[in-house]
Order: sequence, then structure tokens, then C-alpha cells
Amino acid sequence: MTGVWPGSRLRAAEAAAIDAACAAGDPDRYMRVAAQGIATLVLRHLGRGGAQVRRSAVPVIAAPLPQRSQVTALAGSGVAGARIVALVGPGNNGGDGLYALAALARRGAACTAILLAERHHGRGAQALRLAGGRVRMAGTAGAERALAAASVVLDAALGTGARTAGSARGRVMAWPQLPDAAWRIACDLPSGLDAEGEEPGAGGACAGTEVQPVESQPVEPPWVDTTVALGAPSLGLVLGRGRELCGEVHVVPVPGLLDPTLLGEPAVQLLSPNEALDSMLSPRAGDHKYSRGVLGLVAGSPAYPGAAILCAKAALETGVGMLSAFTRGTARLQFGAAVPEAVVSSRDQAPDGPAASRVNAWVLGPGLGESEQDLDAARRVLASGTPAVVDASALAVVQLPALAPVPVESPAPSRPWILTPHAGELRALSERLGLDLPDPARWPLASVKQAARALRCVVLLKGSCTLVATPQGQVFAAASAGPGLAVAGSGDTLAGILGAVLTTHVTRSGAATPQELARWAAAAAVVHGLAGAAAPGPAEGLSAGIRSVLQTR
Ligand SMILES: NC(=O)C1=CN([C@@H]2O[C@H](COP(=O)(O)OP(=O)(O)OC[C@H]3O[C@@H](n4cnc5c(N)ncnc54)[C@H](OP(=O)(O)O)[C@@H]3O)[C@@H](O)[C@H]2O)[C@@H](O)CC1
Ligand SMILES: Nc1ncnc2c1ncn2[C@@H]1O[C@H](COP(=O)(O)OP(=O)(O)O)[C@@H](O)[C@H]1O
Repeated sequence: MTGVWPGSRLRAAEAAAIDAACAAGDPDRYMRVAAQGIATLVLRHLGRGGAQVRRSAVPVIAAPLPQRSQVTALAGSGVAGARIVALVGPGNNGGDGLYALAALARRGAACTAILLAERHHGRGAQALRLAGGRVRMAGTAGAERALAAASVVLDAALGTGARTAGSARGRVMAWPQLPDAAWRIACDLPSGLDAEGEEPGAGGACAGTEVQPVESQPVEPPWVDTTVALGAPSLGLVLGRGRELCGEVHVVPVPGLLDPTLLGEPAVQLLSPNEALDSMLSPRAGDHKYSRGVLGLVAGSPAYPGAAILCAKAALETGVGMLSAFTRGTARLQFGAAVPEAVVSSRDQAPDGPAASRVNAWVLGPGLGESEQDLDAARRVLASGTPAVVDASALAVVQLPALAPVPVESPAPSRPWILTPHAGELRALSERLGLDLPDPARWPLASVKQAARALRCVVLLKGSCTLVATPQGQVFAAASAGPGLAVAGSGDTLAGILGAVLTTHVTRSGAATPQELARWAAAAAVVHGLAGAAAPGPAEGLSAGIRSVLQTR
């Protein structure tokens, strides 16, 4: 897993290492490592023929940096004569850009630094000149020409030192537009994006907002194809506008830069695709359908028959021993015809009828409807204490726990549920129960943590970055899904994947801790994202996407 921290925490941990590097007489030590990481990715891009990355491609967060040996093999191709421009700000982010350009100029690229302010990193600029690169002031004819001809643009204007108008000391910078045709790469984060991405009211920062340059026009942070984060990604890359603007995020490992004792626990832990796939249990040689696990589904209604079908198909593709569906009216016939593997029973059989006796875990909600009869079935299942995914209209039956908030060291949860709201549903839940959460659309991290704590169960907040919080405050995230998932029925598919993951795990291992539930939930969200990338289009195709993703294990 990759830890993600608020920008301020990363800066504080960095500061100590940088002071030590200065005291040792090598103040630019870490900057050169950052520059090498940036140059590596530019070389890889050029070595691939400089093909333009499609903006609709799935953004990958925390993709590992390519091995240097791979890049050395590519380095001969495409670099000589490539026109590379860096927009260089007054601080250390600009220094990263200057050193990266110097490394690329030494490989034969035609490199130009465009200074956006008079002040700049002198040693970095000198290294660039020595390597044969040029340095131009923004707004000059030379700068304009270089920018117009660039095939690669490096955004090194502002990094984690970007300040909001209230606190900046008044330096005015030029803000040229990045050309659309060029491949764009950002040092640390797209300039003007706030790295903080945490708690409401913390220093005026908020998730993914942009900063205002003093006495100048507002900065719209540019979108980029690739972002190179030093040491660890900041929350700003993952939350809010970060997912939209940062493209592929690569983390440059920098041993010694971030002292774990200064850094503390990460605010969020990102699951990688491999970690998620490792959480998907395959059947064992001796398994039979009951030992693999039976998933109970309280879903579908005459008004919404399709959601239950999408959910069931996703669960079956993910892999369960058996699916037992509890639905009603005309939805029963439709469901039975569309999902012949399922055993279909009437809703009032859940969870106490004979058809429910072997159910190991439940999914409640997709297409359930809002009648008292529907909701009562969901209520009865929750009261049974069996693990459950609570989605869509079933969220309306969740109540506050009787006891005070759980102690941090709490063992297995008495409410083994995973709630799966999107931002609107979490807002509605908060209003109904008087939770007084911050707006989940604006403060996803703070709201999901507070909700999990108040409700004493795991909460998965769906979005472009899906966050899963335990009542104890641990947060896992899935940030590798693309916007193709923003399609009706996609949430029902996630509920099915998650239901299958939950069922197979609890059948094999028994009671689960909140941390295990949350990790499985994040794994399901990552697989959901991978399925969306494998089978873009309407939600009906996501089941085929799940199959192709799981075949790669
Ligand atoms: N130190 C190191 O060795 C290493 C540092 N690293 C890199 O450095 C980055 C952090 O460096 P940093 O602290 O210098 O901040 P940076 O983002 O360059 O900006 C500061 C400058 O911008 C100015 N400014 C701010 N806001 C503004 C605004 N709204 N409008 C206009 N101007 C504004 C600000 O002005 P002032 O505060 O003086 O008013 C100051 O001049 C980090 O992201 C990482 O990439 C890595 O290489 C690791 C090694
Ligand atoms: N822009 C996006 N990027 C990545 N994933 C997205 C995006 N928009 C939506 N999703 C995912 O798609 C799913 C939508 O779920 P939901 O809103 O419940 O839809 P529905 O109820 O119509 O099935 C969620 O898993 C969410 O995380």
C-alpha cells in the first residue's frame, strides 16, 4: 500500500532532511533525486515515440517509477533534438525543474527554462546552462517561441510551497498557458493545486482547491499527463480536483527524505491493483459451493429490476459458491430469467426462511425500492448480525448505535457492515441521523471518517477516489478508476463485487475486524475500477470486465 499524507505533514518531515543535507554541504541532494525521477519519465515518454497519452485513459495513482535499466535502454531513442520546456517558479519546485532540464540536456534534448519570476534557483540554472540548455524570462520572444515549439512541457512553477493569497508574501509571477499539444509533466503537483487536501478550516486550505497568486489573475491549475511526487504522494493529488488534473502519479522513492517518526501515520492508504487482486479468493481444490460462500441478495423491485441483476452478475463473476436472491413481484421472474444460477425466493424469506439459512453475507439495497415491505427485509437482515454490504435505499434503515463512539482498540465490530453511499447518500444519511458531517462532496475524507466513527461500522464513500474508513479512523483508498465508471448501474456492480469478496472471506476466515472489512472493500473498489477500464461502456459490460481482470491473476 502507498501512504498518502497532507502536504503540510510531508513538508514538515522533508524540512528536517533538507536541513541535514544543507549542514552536510550538499543542499541540493534531494532536488537532484527529484530531477532524476522527472527526467526518467520524460525519457520513457520520448522513448515510446512521444505518443500522446489520451486524457480519457485511466489515471493510475502511485504507479511505480520505471526501472532505470528500462529507461537506459530507451534513452537513445527520441531524446536528441526533442524540444523540452520547463516553467520555472521562484522556489525549490523551480529548482527541481532546472535540474531535470539539465539532466535531459545532457542526453541531447533542446531544453529551455522559462523563469516566471526574477528570483530562481541559481545553482539549478547554472547546471542547465553548463549542460547546454537556455534560460529565458517569461514574456520574452525567446520564451514564447520555445513554448510554442515544445513537445514536452514541465510544470515546475509551484509545488507544496504554493500559498493562498492571504499568506503569500506578495510575489507576482507570470502564468503562461501550457500548450495543449505538448505532453505535460508536473513536479510534485500541478502548479496552484493545494497539496493539503485535509480537514475543513485547516489554514484555509481545502481538498484540491487552487491558490490565488497575489496581485495577479487567479491560477487555474493545469491538467497534466503525469505528476512526479517526491517521497510520497500528498492528499491533494488524490482528493478533489487532484484526480482530474494530475494524470498518472509516480512516486520517486527518496530514502532518508521522509523520517517516519516525523511523518506519522498516513491519512490514507492506497491499494495497488496487485494488492487488490491478491484479496480476491480463488476456489481451493477441495471446495464445494457452500465452503466457497453463499451470498444473500436483498435487492430488486418491480420499479428497479435491473440493479439486482447487475449486482448479481458482478458477484457471480467475482466468484461466490452460490447466490440466493430475495426479491419480489415481477422482479422475481425477471431476475430468475436473467440470472439462472441464482436461487430466487420471496423477500419475506430474508433472513429467517429456509432459503436464507446458509447465507454467509448479504448485499442489501440495489434496486430495493422504498416501500416499508422492502425496507423491513433490510432491517431484519441488519438485526441478524450477519456481515452485510448496505447500499442504495437500504441505507435508509441504518440507525445510530446505542452506545457511545467505539474505543480505538475495539475488537471485531458488533455491526459487521460496509455502508456504500455516494456523496449525496452520505449527506442524506447525515441529515436523517443528525450526524452534522462536513459536506461529503467537498470534504470526502473528513466526512467518511466521521461517519464511520459515529455509525461504528465501515463506510465506503464512492467517488472518483473511493475512500473506505473504519470506526477507528483508518482509511483505505481506491484511486485507479476512470470516469467511465460514472454511469448508472456502476454502483450496483460495485456492491456485487464487494458482496462476493465479503462472502468468500468471512466463509473462509470467520469474523472479520473492521480493518479487514475496510481493506476488502477498498480491494473491491480497485477491481471495479480495473473492470471499468477493461470494459468501457454501459454498466452491463462491467461483468465481462471483471472476468477479464480476474483472469490476469
Ligand atoms: N528544498 C528542497 O531541497 C527540496 C524541495 N523539493 C521541491 O520543492 C517544492 C517546495 O519548495 P518551496 O518550499 O520552495 O516551494 P515552491 O512550491 O517552489 O514555491 C515557493 C515559491 O513560490 C512563491 N509562491 C507561493 N505561492 C505563490 C502564489 N500564490 N503566487 C505567486 N508566488 C507564490 C513563494 O513566494 P513567497 O512565499 O516568497 O511569497 C516562493 O517563492 C516541493 O514541491 C518539491 O517539488 C524537492 O525537490 C525536494 C528537495
Ligand atoms: N469520475 C469517476 N471516476 C472514477 N469512478 C467513478 C467516477 N464517477 C463515478 N465513479 C464510480 O462509479 C460508481 C457509481 O456508483 P453510484 O453513484 O452508486 O451509481 P449507480 O447507483 O447508478 O449504480 C461508484 O463506484 C463510483 O466510485
